[in-house]
Parts: sequence; structure tokens; C-alpha cells
Amino acid sequence: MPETAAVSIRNLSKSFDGIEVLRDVSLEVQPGEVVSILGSSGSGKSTLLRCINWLEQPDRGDIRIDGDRIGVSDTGKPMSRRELAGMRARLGMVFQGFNLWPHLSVLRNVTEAPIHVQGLSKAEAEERAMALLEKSRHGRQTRAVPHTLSGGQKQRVAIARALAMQPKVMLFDEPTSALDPELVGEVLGVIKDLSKEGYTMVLVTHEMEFARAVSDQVVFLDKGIIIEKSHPSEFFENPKTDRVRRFLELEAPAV
Ligand SMILES: Nc1ncnc2c1ncn2[C@@H]1O[C@H](COP(=O)(O)OP(=O)(O)OP(=O)(O)O)[C@@H](O)[C@H]1O
Repeated sequence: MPETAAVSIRNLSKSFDGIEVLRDVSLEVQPGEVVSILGSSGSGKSTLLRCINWLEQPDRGDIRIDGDRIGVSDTGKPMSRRELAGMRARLGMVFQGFNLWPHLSVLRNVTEAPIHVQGLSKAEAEERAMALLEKSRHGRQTRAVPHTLSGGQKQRVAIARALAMQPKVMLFDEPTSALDPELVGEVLGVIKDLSKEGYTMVLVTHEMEFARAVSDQVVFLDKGIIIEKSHPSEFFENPKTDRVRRFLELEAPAV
């Protein structure tokens, strides 16, 4: 079982250029829970996810990982880089565009942070990396450099790299959006395995069937406001608002 953490988001608001893209967003994620964030393009999904690890700084509200606030120290001042790095180490993030280091081999992409941030020896980091590359179904093709891999392989390496820092929460920002359709399933399969293992996960996704299958909670954002938050069976079978009903008709006519 991985070590997991709760995420608590309270009254979060965020504007860009005077336009509010998140409005008073609150969300509780229990340890081991999988939460999918759905919504139309521009509704604020990625911004919400990026606020959780302070890649975006919210204007108001707070975010706690296992009760500890990120971004702002106990005295109310902005966290130092070091304090922030300590909080961020609890969070693993997988982006739409993989963000692998292009000049490093698969193995080194996964071992760099454990060696340089956590102080693991090369041998320890490689042992951990090999196990995680197996877990993410990448297998043993570890000397390749990223440009020789398919999008699906890159994303599975990116997942292994995020897991290598032993995060307590995994954040996924549209992890399959940049993939050819035939590669989507293999990446979703890995994420599904992680959900079964008990990882706390927050996912932004457009994969409705997947969200329905893996989530404990589905959150729907509309213009920066959470308008529905429910169990997937309720969300997909009995949405409370016309807005979600319309969205589901457009996005997932088969559901
Ligand atoms: N760094 C930024 N500077 C200015 N505006 C931004 C920035 N990041 C996001 N926005 C704006 O905030 C709004 C919400 O963007 P966000 O990426 O969170 O939406 P989204 O729901 O994830 O959309 P998509 O599904 O298309 O990825 C959009 O109008 C976007 O243009």
C-alpha cells in the first residue's frame, strides 16, 4: 500500500488578468480516493489542479495536504523555496505533454530526482526505477531516450518518474489528451492499477468512461464554479443540473 494523504481545498479563488477562473472552490479528497475533475474547455480544471501543487498561486483560499497548508507558512508568510519544495515532494504530477528530460535515458529520467533530491545512491535509485517502470508497464527498455518512444511509452515513463519520489498524492492533468487513440488505453490501464493500489489521485480528464470506472468522486466545474460533486453512478446516471446533462449528452452519448 502506498503512503497516502488527504487533500483539503477551501474557498479557492483565482483570477488571470482580472477574470476569475476559479470561484470559491472547496473540495475534500480522502486518503486513497480517486477524484476526477470534469468540465468544458476553459472551465478552470487545469488551474485547479495546478493550484494544488502551487504551480499557480490562488488569490484566496487554502489548500492542505494532510492538514499542512501549501504555499503559505504557519506565520502566514509565503513559504520559502525550501519549504515549498518539501510540500511539493508529497505530490506527484503527470502532465498532458509528458515533460520528460529529452537528453536523458528513460532510466535517468526516473532516477534523477531520487538521487539529487532524496539522496538515494545510484544503485538504490535504479532498483526503485526498475520496479516502477515494471509497474507502469514500460518494461526494461531503459536506455532509450524519450524521442524514440511512442506517446504512450513516454507517458508511462512520466508516471514512473512521478512515482519515484514516493508522493502521497498523484495529480494527472489530461494524461491521455496528447496520445493517439490506440495508445490511450494502455496509459489509462496504468492509472487504473494505481487506483486499485490505493493511491490518492486527482485527475483532470475528458475520458468519461474512465472517470466513471475509477472515480470515487466526480467534480464538475462550470466557469470556475463546482456545480456538481457526486459519486460517478449518480453523476452519470442522475445528474442534478441541466448543465451536466447537456455536457454528458455532448461528450458521452453512449453513457
Ligand atoms: N497562465 C495563464 N494566464 C492567463 N490566463 C490563463 C492562464 N492559465 C489559464 N488561463 C485561463 O483560465 C481559464 C481556465 O483555464 P484552464 O486551463 O484551467 O481550463 P481547463 O478547464 O483546464 O481547459 P481545457 O480543458 O481546455 O484544458 C481559461 O480561460 C484560460 O485561458
